[in-house]
Amino acid sequence: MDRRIVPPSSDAHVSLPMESRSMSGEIHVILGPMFAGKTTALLRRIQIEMNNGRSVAMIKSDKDHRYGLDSVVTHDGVKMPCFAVSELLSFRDKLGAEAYNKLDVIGIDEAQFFEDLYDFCCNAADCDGKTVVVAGLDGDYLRKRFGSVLDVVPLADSVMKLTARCEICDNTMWTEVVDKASRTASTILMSSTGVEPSPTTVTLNMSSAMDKTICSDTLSSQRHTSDVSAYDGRNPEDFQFKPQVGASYSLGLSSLRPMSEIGNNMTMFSGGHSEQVSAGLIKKEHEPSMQSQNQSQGQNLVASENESILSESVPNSAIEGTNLRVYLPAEAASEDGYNWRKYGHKHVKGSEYPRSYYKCTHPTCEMKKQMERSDGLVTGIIYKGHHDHPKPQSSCRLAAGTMLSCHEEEKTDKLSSLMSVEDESTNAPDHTYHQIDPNSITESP
Ligand SMILES: Nc1ncnc2c1ncn2[C@@H]1O[C@H](COP(=O)(O)OP(=O)(O)O)[C@@H](O)[C@H]1O
Ligand SMILES: Cc1cn([C@H]2C[C@H](O)[C@@H](COP(=O)(O)O)O2)c(=O)[nH]c1=O
Repeated sequence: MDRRIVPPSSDAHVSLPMESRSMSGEIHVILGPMFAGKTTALLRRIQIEMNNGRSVAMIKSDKDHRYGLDSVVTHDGVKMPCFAVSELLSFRDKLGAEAYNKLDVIGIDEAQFFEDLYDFCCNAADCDGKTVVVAGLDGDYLRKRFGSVLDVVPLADSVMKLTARCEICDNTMWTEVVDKASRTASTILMSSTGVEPSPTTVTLNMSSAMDKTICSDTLSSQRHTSDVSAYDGRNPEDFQFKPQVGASYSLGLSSLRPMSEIGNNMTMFSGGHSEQVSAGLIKKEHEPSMQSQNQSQGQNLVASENESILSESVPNSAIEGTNLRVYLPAEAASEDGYNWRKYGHKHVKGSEYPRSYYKCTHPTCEMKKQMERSDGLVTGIIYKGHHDHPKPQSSCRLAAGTMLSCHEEEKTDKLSSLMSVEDESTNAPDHTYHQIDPNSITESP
């Protein structure tokens, strides 16, 4: 869509006059309070774009470390590797101009923290022809506008507003926390079992309220001030949200009722059963025969609460014949926190890249990993099964040989790449993507 609206802003220099605009991309905005499902929607959108053969990169603000900096992670543990940056305008340099130029789609999470969001979106969409999908808070815990996401609404081709619901009184709620100073506002309450508090949440010691997502009215009728450890809402650095990524939150998350039930139909990224296949940046090698069903949504400003701009995932058949390449930051390609022993490699039928096979070195663990490489870059990572043990504490790998063998082959570049969907089995929902043919595996020494 051609955005002719140029919001009055001191940053208007990046809104080029129409005649200067060489390309026209798209901007889609997903906004709402915490826990509304924004990141879930973003990841799903990115997956759809990937399925449609588009080259995708994911960025998030490095101000939000709750789940580490290498991935965008939803509150229920779905994740996708990303580039964490402090300024969006640094992304092009970080990625490299050549790779940037090949990008079709850029996803931005925690967008509220980027002061240059408006400039970046204008440049990326209007000048560079990218589709930009922005997810972030529109307001703070006091329901006041927060950060920069609202700035890009005038630019947007679509805006999806998500909300969350109080489980007790069923009211729609915004992200609310106890205000340290006034102790008047309320909270999103985290489970004592599954998830630790975020910077904007508080933990209540009230048994009646445990494991519930509740609104201010409900809370104020139940809580005692002394029960609340509060967050002042000003410094994201204070956030201590450490979920068990991929864990099953039977209690804590059951209290979450995002009003837009977008679902976790993310065959490539869903957590839980097995590790995630993760993607930071995807490049298509051939133009897919089928264009994105989600492009050109028109000026769908403010979708209704339960309406999603995201359509269902494109069936695998839609991408047959394409050769998707998924790139991700090098550290995300090789550093997944576990120790691996390489036990074989082979050339896989239908794939131009050799594939290496790794097994978790933990004595009882059956988790396996497959990696494809091309010219030193990782072009695919596929996990099979799940770890039956916690992540090793130390990032120092005990299995030195494992890392050596990985690194011998993994020339870590700015970009590593992740996944080829040429092999249609890579889209299997349970991550048992590839059948290993033991006969064709060459055991490594
Ligand atoms: N205490 C909680 N309250 C609400 N949702 C929660 C809570 N804990 C976990 N969740 C999960 O978080 C998901 C939304 O996560 P996410 O997409 O990251 O939201 P957002 O990006 O809007 O903060 C919900 O679908 C729910 O499963
Ligand atoms: C409401 C509110 C939030 N924040 C911070 C806290 C987190 O880092 C993000 C929100 O992340 P989510 O993915 O939407 O859960 O924003 C803040 O700094 N101040 C606030 O008032």
